[in-house]
Amino acid sequence: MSMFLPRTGIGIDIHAFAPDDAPAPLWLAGLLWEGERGLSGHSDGDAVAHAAADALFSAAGVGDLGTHFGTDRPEYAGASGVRLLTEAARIVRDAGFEIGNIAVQFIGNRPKFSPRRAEAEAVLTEAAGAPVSVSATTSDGLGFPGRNEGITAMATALVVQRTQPESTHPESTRRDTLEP
Ligand SMILES: Nc1ccn([C@@H]2O[C@H](COP(=O)(O)O)[C@@H](O)[C@H]2O)c(=O)n1
Ligand SMILES: C[C@@]1(CO)OP(=O)(O)OP(=O)(O)OC[C@H]1O
Repeated sequence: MSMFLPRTGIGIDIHAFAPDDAPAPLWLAGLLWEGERGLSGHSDGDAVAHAAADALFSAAGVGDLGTHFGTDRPEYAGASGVRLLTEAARIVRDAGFEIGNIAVQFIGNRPKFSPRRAEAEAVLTEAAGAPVSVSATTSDGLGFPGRNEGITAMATALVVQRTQPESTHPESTRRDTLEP
């Protein structure tokens, strides 16, 4: 039995658009979207990057966004999504995993994403050190994304354990019992 089977993870993040009396720049998928209404959050509100980071943590089984970058940590106030994804990838690698890929889709009317897909994927791929693909869809006018109140981002990630933990190495256990 292989001890190196890939592990999948899931991450979902939802952010509301900032209210009119507290406007913010829009940071999404690692890019600044000039002229677009920003998202609210303790950090820069980049739901695409956050979902990607959460999917990595989920795949590695090392907690979630709140575990590592909780809102009780003042150093992450205003932090960029690219920084959080970069740190998440480092944490997951330090825990003994290689990252296969991350796929993210966001649901929202704005921003119109496809013209900047390649740019966003390049920024997030560099941050994660592994391929990140991003897609977008509307909700056909339904629900809070349809009312332009906020967006949802959903991500999956695939990781593979780099090394077997010493204590569960099957060969070392077998050698003790089978050798003459
Ligand atoms: N914010 C968005 C949403 C969608 N797209 C692109 O439009 C295509 C059609 O979306 P529907 O929700 O009408 O199916 C979608 O596949 C995306 O390519 C986008 O660029 N930005
Ligand atoms: C990223 C963090 C921390 O700054 O804050 P937010 O920008 O509010 O983002 P969210 O995805 O709601 O929660 C995770 C938080 O840990």
